Amino acid sequence: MIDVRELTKRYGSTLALDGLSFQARPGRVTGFLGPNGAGKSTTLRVIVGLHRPTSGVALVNGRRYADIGRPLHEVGALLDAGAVHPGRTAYDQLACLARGHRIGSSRITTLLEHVGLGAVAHQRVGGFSLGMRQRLGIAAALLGDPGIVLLDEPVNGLDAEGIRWVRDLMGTLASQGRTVLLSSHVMSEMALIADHVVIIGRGRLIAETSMEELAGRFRRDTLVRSPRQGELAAILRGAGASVACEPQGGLAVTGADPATIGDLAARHHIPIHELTPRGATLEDVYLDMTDQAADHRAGGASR
Ligand SMILES: Nc1ncnc2c1ncn2[C@@H]1O[C@H](COP(=O)(O)OP(=O)(O)OP(=O)(O)O)[C@@H](O)[C@H]1O
Repeated sequence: MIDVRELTKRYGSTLALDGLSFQARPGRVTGFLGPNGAGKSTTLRVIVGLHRPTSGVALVNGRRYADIGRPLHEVGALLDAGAVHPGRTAYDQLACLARGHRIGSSRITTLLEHVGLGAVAHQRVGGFSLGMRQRLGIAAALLGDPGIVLLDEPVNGLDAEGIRWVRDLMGTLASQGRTVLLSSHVMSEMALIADHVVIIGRGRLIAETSMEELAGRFRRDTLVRSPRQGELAAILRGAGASVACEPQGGLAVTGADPATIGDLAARHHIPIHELTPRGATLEDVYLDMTDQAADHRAGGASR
């Protein structure tokens, strides 16, 4: 469990975090979203004790990171996939991190296989692509078999297959009861991977919710097609829904959810040929939310 409480961080005159609070719970993949400069990396760095907050606190399983006895075994983090020694092999990179933590060479070999780098374990990291470095960074984060995993932009540089791999791996980690927090500035990536989402803008919380709730919150209407459209429209209106005819055929229904529409039609033996909930895409919703945060700041919030 990660518990961020009223976190504020100033870098000189820059207010990077402004009273940010949220939680990431075990058994879930939580996406941590915000546009560039929103404060995601700063938050992750405060959580793992690399940056000191100006005020507020970030707790990991109820304690500050600095107070954890064996941090590698409790919290695994990928903060900068580029931060590797180019002359080292992938194996040596992990072996250096493992030194002094009672992590054996078989664990390193297994992990490298697990992240798809088994065949290049003894090649120098300098020749690795960004995607390979991301995989190595994820292996490093998992080295101590931690219950909490924090990854900053883990799918950056990965192709569609790589993103699917991250989604499956994170889903497995969460199903094992771990807390998984992944940052990204791209909603479409997180929509595939995360089941919960924390959205920030300008260092402030914009939304903390499930992906499903977020999508549902912005549902616009339901498109209904039926060969007995006129009858169905009258029944829906009678049940209190608003119904409009679509230019391309079909009915646009608001004020009744798809299940209610389907049930009413069934009760009157009216066949339904299409029932499609429509809304803004998650990407539209996200851009709209974060734009509003930017506007708010431009309107004079302290910086
Ligand atoms: N070490 C630092 N010194 C000064 N300013 C900083 C420092 N680190 C971050 N900032 C500033 O704090 C704000 C938040 O940056 P941060 O890197 O946390 O955002 P982010 O959401 O991770 O963005 P990105 O997606 O671009 O990495 C930005 O205005 C950034 O310029």
